Amino acid sequence: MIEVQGLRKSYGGREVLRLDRWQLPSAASCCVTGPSGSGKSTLLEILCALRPADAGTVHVGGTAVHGLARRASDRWRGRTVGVVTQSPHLLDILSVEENVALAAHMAAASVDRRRVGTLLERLGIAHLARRRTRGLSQGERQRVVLARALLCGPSVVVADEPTSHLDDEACEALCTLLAGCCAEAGATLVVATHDRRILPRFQHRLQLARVEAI
Ligand SMILES: Nc1ncnc2c1ncn2[C@@H]1O[C@H](COP(=O)(O)OP(=O)(O)OP(=O)(O)O)[C@@H](O)[C@H]1O
Repeated sequence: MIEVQGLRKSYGGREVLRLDRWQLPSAASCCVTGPSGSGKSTLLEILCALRPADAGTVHVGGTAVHGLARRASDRWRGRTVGVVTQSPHLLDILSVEENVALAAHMAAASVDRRRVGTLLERLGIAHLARRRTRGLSQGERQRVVLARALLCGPSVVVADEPTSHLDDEACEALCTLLAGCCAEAGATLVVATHDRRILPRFQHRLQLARVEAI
């Protein structure tokens, strides 16, 4: 269950996110939509404790995320949340499979190499496993980040525009894997997107508006 109340976020005195009340049941899937600048990425970053809110409470799976100190939030995120950021952050001196395995190191868990291979296979990038990530296309990088997010079986997956650089076939494969992995693990899925191709795949939708339009 995700539960948000009285959430407010400003940058430089300008309020960019206002969400009075939002609930999402455990194991549900939800897309977050809205015009550019309506605070979708900001909300996702707050949900996974990458960014603090100015006011309000955020509970994710029973954890009061708004109250976590820095180190505790890193530990909580590593164990609980699979994060797919808008611009894929990869360590380009490492190979694809090493980048995926980083998730296990972050969660202080051992690396399940078979699962790494299976995820790469299901995302159509198994042939890239030993290649360094430098030089991969945006779409390939996005799929590496997704494999990394799913490796440790998170109970919540948060993805920001995960299909923005993908063609229809890769988009379909990624969505099927994302939905399949979340369903298998009973994980809650929250995806910020402008991509109309994927909207019908979600059970719930949170529509944000620019704060000045509220
Ligand atoms: N670190 C920051 N410092 C200052 N302003 C920021 C910062 N991050 C975001 N903003 C501003 O906050 C507003 C909301 O940004 P956010 O990225 O959350 O919107 P979004 O709905 O995800 O947009 P998009 O659909 O374009 O990705 C925007 O006006 C943006 O310029």
